[in-house]
Amino acid sequence: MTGDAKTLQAIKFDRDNITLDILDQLLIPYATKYISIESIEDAFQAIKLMQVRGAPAIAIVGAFSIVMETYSNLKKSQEKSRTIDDLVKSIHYLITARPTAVNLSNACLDIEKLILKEFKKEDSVDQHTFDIIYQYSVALYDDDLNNNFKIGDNGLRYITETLKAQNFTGPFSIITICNTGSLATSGHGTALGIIRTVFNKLSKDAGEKFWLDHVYPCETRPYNQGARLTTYELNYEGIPSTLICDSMASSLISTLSKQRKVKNLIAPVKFIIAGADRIVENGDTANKIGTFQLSTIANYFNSNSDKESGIKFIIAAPRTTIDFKTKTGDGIIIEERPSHELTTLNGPVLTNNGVGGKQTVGIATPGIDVWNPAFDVTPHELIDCIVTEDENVFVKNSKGEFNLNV
Ligand SMILES: CSC[C@@H](O)[C@@H](O)C(=O)COP(=O)(O)O
Repeated sequence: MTGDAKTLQAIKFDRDNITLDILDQLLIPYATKYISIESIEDAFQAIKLMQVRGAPAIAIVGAFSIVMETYSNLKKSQEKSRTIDDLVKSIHYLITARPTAVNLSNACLDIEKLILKEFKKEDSVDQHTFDIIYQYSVALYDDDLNNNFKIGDNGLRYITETLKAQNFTGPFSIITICNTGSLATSGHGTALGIIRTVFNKLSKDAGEKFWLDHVYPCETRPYNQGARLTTYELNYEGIPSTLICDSMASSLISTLSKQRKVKNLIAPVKFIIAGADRIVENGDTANKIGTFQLSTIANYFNSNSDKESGIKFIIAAPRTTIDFKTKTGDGIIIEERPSHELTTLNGPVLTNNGVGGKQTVGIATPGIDVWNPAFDVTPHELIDCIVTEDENVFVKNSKGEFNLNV
């Protein structure tokens, strides 16, 4: 069975019996239920409805769903077997489920390339097709998991070096947005993976002069991935945290920084760490709506405070999130979501007897015009550091440019 036993498992792929189950993330934190994915269409729906979400997790589920589709094809008679051309068309359809995260299209296009190297379009899907896709998908999962741990360690090193260079001592806090943990990846996570690693290795008794004391996850309106998923993961890991609305970040930073000036044991915000759905060649980064805003806040506090109270803005993502075909953030397609995600809230009714059935409540003027982009693009100018699985984290050169192509 594929998975990271120590953390929450969003994706369960049974490598021997060829079954795929995903945790229905729309039910968390109130219920833990897995749903079975048997085809590309099942994955398309689950991705579109956000039952699985997060750039790496979407790609892995997408790839495994192609395994499932070819597996079920093997059980069919030769006449009913699909052609490679049919399969390629379904793969292209799958990519459209969520257009901004590049990982899904990267994985799908890799699979297409691998099968078209071995087959002609009119050939039938067969055992060899299955083997190619199976091997690719299992490796995608395993690499993602290994890389997340490397991202955690590389982020830890950057944070430690930054704090040492600032002569910072004492407790510090981190703000994060969206969910970038085990639920959004194969396990451990990217931005939340760094937080997890830093919390475990830079604890109060780790021997350094500073330690991670507190995490502030942003609610992440309108879909509330921070409130529903990140808080759940932080609780699960026992990492001290306090939920904030997206609009509270500047006020929180300023309040903690003023308090710290009079009381040493206050943990000021030293880092804002976000994941990424697509990083383009110059370092511009598409991520959950609200990320750009956080980077401008970090920038404000950097330019308006002494060195010791500066805040670094970090993007954490595997290299599979880098899109070298797109030069700048202007080339990124931003997914727009339905208006009801902004004008209504959907969740279970909480009663004295526990958790009841789901209900939708209205929170805006009926029929109001709505703009609901799921992502925004943070300009590279506002990003201090991009952490990937590469040992050297990416920081800008003297001209203010990232060179991710090394
Ligand atoms: C490790 S996941 C990185 C990003 O995908 C994450 O921060 C994010 O924006 C996810 O958005 P979502 O719309 O929930 O799929």
